Amino acid sequence: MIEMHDVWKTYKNGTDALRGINLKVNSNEFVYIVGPSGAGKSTFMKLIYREERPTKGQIFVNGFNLEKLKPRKIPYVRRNIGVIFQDYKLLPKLTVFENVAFAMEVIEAPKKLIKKRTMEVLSLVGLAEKHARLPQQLSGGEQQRVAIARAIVNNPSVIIADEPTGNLDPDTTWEIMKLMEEINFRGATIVMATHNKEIVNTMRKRVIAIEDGQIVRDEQRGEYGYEI
Ligand SMILES: Nc1ncnc2c1ncn2[C@@H]1O[C@H](COP(=O)(O)OP(=O)(O)OP(=O)(O)O)[C@@H](O)[C@H]1O
Repeated sequence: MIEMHDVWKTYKNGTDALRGINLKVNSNEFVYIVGPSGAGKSTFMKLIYREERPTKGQIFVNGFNLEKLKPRKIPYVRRNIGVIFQDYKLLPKLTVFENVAFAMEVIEAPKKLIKKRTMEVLSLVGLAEKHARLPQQLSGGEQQRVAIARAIVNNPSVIIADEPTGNLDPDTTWEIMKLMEEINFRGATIVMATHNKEIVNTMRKRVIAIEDGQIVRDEQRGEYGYEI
């Protein structure tokens, strides 16, 4: 569950990236965030995983008020949010297995569990056989599947995906979207920013459009709504 109450974000240079965002995303929803370049989508996502802090307003994730979080609760809340980026952000010197396992090591999961769970999620994304490769030895779609495995390995309830298919060809894009749908089906809430009209208009979900830092549209089974 994600809630925002009158959330504003002004960057240090004076840019008003978000201007009074109010919304509620329920558990297990799948939401697309659409809007023109520079509208505030990435800023909106960064506030949810606490990469940026709001200038004003309250943000709740799974009932925790991110602005009033006790320091000892921060790792717990972070672990419950998996993040996926357009450029994968894998560690180039670590193998596929190590990239995914690393996310469990930082939360000090038991070694045995790390091995079992890492291979489990690599199987889910279809990469168990390639666990010993380095990221550069994989295609873009495979690298994104590793990033997805890393995002879900700690079983987060929320997945934030910022243009996860932005660098991929159409076939690979659909593979990644099937995977996102599967993860949603298994119980995670998904918030995904995208410029991909075809995905949004084919895999119908809730669509929230942001323009100039404000929500201008919020529709169940909505459409992309922009010409590209
Ligand atoms: N760190 C920053 N410092 C200053 N301004 C920023 C920063 N990050 C983003 N902005 C500005 O905030 C506004 C919103 O940017 P944001 O990246 O959230 O947009 P976006 O909708 O994700 O765009 P895109 O679709 O191009 O990724 C833009 O005007 C951008 O230039």
